[in-house]
Amino acid sequence: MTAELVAGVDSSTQSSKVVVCDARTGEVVRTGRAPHPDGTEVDPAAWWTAFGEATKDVLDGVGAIGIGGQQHGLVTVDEAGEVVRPALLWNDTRSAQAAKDLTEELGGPGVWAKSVGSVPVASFTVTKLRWLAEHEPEHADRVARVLLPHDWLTWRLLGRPETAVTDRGDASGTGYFSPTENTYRLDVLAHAFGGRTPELPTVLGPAEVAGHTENGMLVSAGTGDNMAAALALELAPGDAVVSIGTSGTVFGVAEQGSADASGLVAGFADATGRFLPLTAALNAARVLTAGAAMLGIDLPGFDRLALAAEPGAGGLTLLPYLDGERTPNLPGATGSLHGLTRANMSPENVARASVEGMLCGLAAGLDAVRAQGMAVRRVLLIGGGAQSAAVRAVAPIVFGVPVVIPEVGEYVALGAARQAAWALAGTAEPPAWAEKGPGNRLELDEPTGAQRAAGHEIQQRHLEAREAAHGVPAKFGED
Ligand SMILES: Nc1ncnc2c1ncn2[C@@H]1O[C@H](COP(=O)(O)OP(=O)(O)O)[C@@H](O)[C@H]1O
Ligand SMILES: O=C(CO)[C@@H](O)[C@H](O)COP(=O)(O)O
Repeated sequence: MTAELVAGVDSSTQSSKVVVCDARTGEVVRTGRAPHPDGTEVDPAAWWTAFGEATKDVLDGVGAIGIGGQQHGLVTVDEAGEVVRPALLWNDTRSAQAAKDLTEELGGPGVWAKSVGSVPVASFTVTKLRWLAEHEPEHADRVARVLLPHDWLTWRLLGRPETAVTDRGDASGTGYFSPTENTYRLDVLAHAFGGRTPELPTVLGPAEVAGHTENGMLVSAGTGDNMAAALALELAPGDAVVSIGTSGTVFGVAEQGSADASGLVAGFADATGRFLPLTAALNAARVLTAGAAMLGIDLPGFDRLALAAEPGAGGLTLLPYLDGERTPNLPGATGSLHGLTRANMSPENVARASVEGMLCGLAAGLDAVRAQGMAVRRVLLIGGGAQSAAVRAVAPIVFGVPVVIPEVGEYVALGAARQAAWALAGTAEPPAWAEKGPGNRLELDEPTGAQRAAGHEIQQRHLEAREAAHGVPAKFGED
């Protein structure tokens, strides 16, 4: 008997990736990928083209498909179903002032955290709508429907039906959806968008069917990329995921929604009916690619340089805010290198400081989710950056807990495929894929006592440099 096949798509910042799996076991049988254009403002048509390219030779015999996508992006659609303007992505910081204004106007950070789980920063869709209303009112007036990237792709795949759909996970990144109440906050939407109330996608349950494509393929609800990765990884209590892709995210699954008034942790929903407390940094894998480009070498060469330096990079500290930063909320920040001397100014130390600086930002994310009551007993390291030998060497030292690398795979696409298999099966629980998913793990060497002490010192130096340069208090808990 031929296996029933399902497909999952990760429409992420830099590319579209697709995996085709055996619906019963999760075994990956085919893959595809295609790049996205660079930039923080992108015409959604480019994602549709990339989706077509990535899936063109792999969908034969596939019975169901699910789409995971980069969170937060603002896709605006007019009455005729056409995109009003290019989408503003999660890493576009032009709405930073709108985020500040909205936070104040609607009662401050505590009220926001309670009502929608998160304090809005420039990434959140709601702040992009405010920006549009203020800066492009003629575009704002044409908006009949607002979608997230994964919603828009799902809608296109279904032939642009009257009603579009989303899921709780992705909806929770808009800033106008309450993950604990499971309802849109239309009052917040209208306030942000100058009284306009465009149509929003219907929020489907975790295993609900969104519809069928022209040729009969079932389409599941889809979700945000971090929620999809969590679904693929079957997280247990004490598991924290650190994803080093375009963004650097830290998250775990929780039974209760979080409401962090400091704004460090976003209280998202997950793709199973639970919650996904998460911190997100704008600077992650691309700190390494930028470092390699600056030193004129490739990524393996960059790793070799970083590994040739001592832990602590001879006293160099890199604050990696190359694209501004979201956590901590420093949208206008730039990167900086601290502690340079004639003795330590070497390519090896600069490479090492880049890796350490990027990972220190993520270690601060681990502390922030801990402060929200999430146990962190080990870290599952995923994303393109997890393939870096230098990251693998430094992460256990800086994180101070055991680090495991699940079998190298596209976890967002895998989670979206698992959701599709779940919708296809119509069962109460998702299919048990653990053996083919994260079962095959590479456990990195646990840090020795001396390494832990070195890691602590590196982190302390990072926090002090951050305080000196950007005024973010170095003492944890006062961010
Ligand atoms: N060995 C490596 N070392 C460092 N960075 C890497 C390595 N392999 C891939 N990357 C980087 O990972 C990023 C892509 O990761 P991915 O998780 O696919 O991101 P996204 O899902 O945001 O598009 C790219 O910036 C790429 O350069
Ligand atoms: O904004 C967030 C999470 O809140 C990002 O994690 C985006 O969802 C983009 O993800 P990648 O393309 O880096 O995977």
